Amino acid sequence: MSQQERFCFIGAGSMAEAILCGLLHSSHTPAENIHLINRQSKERLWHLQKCYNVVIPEDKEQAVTNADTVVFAVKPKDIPQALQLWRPSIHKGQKVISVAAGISTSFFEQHLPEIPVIRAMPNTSGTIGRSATAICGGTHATPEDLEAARDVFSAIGSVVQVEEKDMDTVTGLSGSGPAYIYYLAEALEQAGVTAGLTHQVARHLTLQTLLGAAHMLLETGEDPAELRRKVTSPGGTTMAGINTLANHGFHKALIEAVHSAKQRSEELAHHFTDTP
Ligand SMILES: NC(=O)C1=CN([C@@H]2O[C@H](COP(=O)(O)OP(=O)(O)OC[C@H]3O[C@@H](n4cnc5c(N)ncnc54)[C@H](O)[C@@H]3O)[C@@H](O)[C@H]2O)C=CC1
Ligand SMILES: O=C(O)[C@@H]1CCC=N1
Repeated sequence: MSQQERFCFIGAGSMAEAILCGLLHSSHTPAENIHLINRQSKERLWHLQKCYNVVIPEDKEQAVTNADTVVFAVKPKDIPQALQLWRPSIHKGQKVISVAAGISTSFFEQHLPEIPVIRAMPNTSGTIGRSATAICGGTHATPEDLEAARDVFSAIGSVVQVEEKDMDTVTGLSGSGPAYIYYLAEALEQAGVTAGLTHQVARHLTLQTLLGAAHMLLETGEDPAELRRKVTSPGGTTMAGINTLANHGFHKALIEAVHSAKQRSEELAHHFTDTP
């Protein structure tokens, strides 16, 4: 059904843009089958329409009703209100995908009885087709529904299916993960500039180093620890750098960062277990 599948996105922010971009660029879905609804910013909708030729419906209720798949892409705190607003337009035969951090499929099911719900956690690298997305299905999601969702997210990168109990961990690791890497890039770049490199050279070296290391991991299939060992000559420069990182608790800090983000995802879930 993928060529004909009609989508209605509720929430037209950065995640919605990343997904619709992937759907269009991979030719998964034609622009006329992508409808966008946003709460406030008309400028944002016009911008997306201009960039991607997608549909900004006059009749929003109709757009939700006519969609095969309704994608909830609003902030977790806005999910209860969005559900309250749009649930009268959602009916049996449709499918719901949510990308909201922390919000369980059962929360959706409380308000959308019998509707198949798929919870997904992509990341912003989906904008360029490089998301690492995890999906899981709610009670009413069939293997076909999951396959269709896999298809959607394959358009913006790689997809793994996990159990819902693992979704908060996924959120802390790969949902938030790009920000950790950008933080690392900021620091490397700053180190180069502080030591006298031009900004341009520092950025180039930083990016190529990240890219090269990611490809080494991917293409050699070797463990990160083994690849690190190969860079680290005894008594050499890397060892001096790694020792400094170790002394500052770099490894532990990253593990704790993932745990904190996971914990925050769990907190968001507890916040929104009331009836909207
Ligand atoms: N930004 C990221 O890296 C990732 C975000 N997510 C999840 O994606 C969801 C969206 O995040 P972003 O796109 O970053 O947020 P965003 O703030 O860029 O976009 C959310 C949009 O939803 C609209 N909105 C709010 N309430 C609405 C309603 N009742 N009806 C229609 N539109 C409404 C807002 O006007 C806003 O444009 C969040 O739940 C987040 O947890 C998931 C993975 C990664
Ligand atoms: O920061 C957030 O809450 C969202 C969810 C995962 C990435 N960004």
